[in-house]
Amino acid sequence: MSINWLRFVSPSLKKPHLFHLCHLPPPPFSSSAVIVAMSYDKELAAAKKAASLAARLCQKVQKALLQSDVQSKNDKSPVTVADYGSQALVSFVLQQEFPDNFSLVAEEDSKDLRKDGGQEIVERITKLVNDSLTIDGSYNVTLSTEDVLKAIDNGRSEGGSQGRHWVLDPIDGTKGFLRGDQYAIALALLDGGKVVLGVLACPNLPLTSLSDAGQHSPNNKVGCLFFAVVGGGTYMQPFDGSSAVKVQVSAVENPEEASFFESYEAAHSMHDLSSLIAQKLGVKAPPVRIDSQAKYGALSRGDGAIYLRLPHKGYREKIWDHAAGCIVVSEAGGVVTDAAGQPLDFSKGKYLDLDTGIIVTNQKLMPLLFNAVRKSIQEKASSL
Ligand SMILES: Nc1ncnc2c1ncn2[C@@H]1O[C@H](COP(=O)(O)O)[C@@H](OP(=O)(O)O)[C@H]1O
Ligand SMILES: [Mg+2]
Ligand SMILES: [Mg+2]
Ligand SMILES: [Mg+2]
Repeated sequence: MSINWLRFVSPSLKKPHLFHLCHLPPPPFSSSAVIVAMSYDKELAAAKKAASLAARLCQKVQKALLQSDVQSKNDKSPVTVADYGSQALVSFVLQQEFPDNFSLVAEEDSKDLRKDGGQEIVERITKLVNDSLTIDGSYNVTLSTEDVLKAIDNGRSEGGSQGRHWVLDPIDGTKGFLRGDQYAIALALLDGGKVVLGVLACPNLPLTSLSDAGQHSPNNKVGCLFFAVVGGGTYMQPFDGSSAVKVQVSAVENPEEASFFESYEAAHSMHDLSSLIAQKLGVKAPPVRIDSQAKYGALSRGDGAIYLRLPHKGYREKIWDHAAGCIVVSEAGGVVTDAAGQPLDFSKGKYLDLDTGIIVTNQKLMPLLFNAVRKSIQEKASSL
């Protein structure tokens, strides 16, 4: 068991504090503190297992996608049997592994499934979940439709700054999933309001860089599992189970050589603002538009150097859209902030309170990027 983190519960601090072994506070602070060794090994193993099973479920559904599998939520975003199935599966696996201390903040709920006419779809989800749970012999269970609905609704926690909470986006990039493009199963763990662990399963992401010309060749395998624990770096493991490799963000210092990612969906980010920023930086390559937190995964291994997410006014970002991606990039040496340069705060419940948007890059490029973002925002505001 690797223990890299210590939790200090000190009378002089209002809340318990986490310290990495490399940054222990000096005495007398430590002498008056209760020290509890922290390890997230068990949580990481469970998260990888849950995300991998969910990824297999999603791959199966994407292959056989039927129009009737798509429902529309109140906000008009699509949700599929795979979103519900993935959430039920991850929720069930985590609850089995951590029965005494289980809290999950997740995107979906069972409200629409419980409406008249939902029974058939719930049965299909239940079959998918049972097939996936038993596929490799890890669980010898048969869930009922009610068990599945309850597992989905166990994701109703509000999160917050106290204790541990899992954060799940069962399919991030549902629109990409429906198009046959990129999507991700994104799972993170909050401890005391901070993201301490993240797993991103990206079933359609090529194992080689997105900047490689040969990425679309039929021999290029897809399916990447990224994982990171605070203080431990970021790793990428192919879905075929071969060894994980440590990844690092791009070391590019010259913005002219940087390529940047943004949402495929124009409605999810102000592409005109991103182009203004790119223009100011002198970025030459056109933006790479892909769906989901696969962008954070690709950036963590240096496929591109910048990710800009600048939603339209009034949109409130949810924690499950960024928690796993944020730790995957920061543990690979990158920086994730809002447009005011502040780190993302995952401790406030379901929503991130942000200034304007999210910017992601390496440490060298961040000052230049930040200035270009601020200037572009001001210019856009004064031209309105
Ligand atoms: N108008 C909007 N602005 C910004 N993000 C939006 C949005 N509408 C939906 N989203 C979020 O964008 C996510 C996808 O991100 P991306 O654009 O990077 O693929 C969606 O996740 P889901 O697909 O999990 O619903 C959804 O939460
Ligand atoms: Mg959604
Ligand atoms: Mg999402
Ligand atoms: Mg989703």
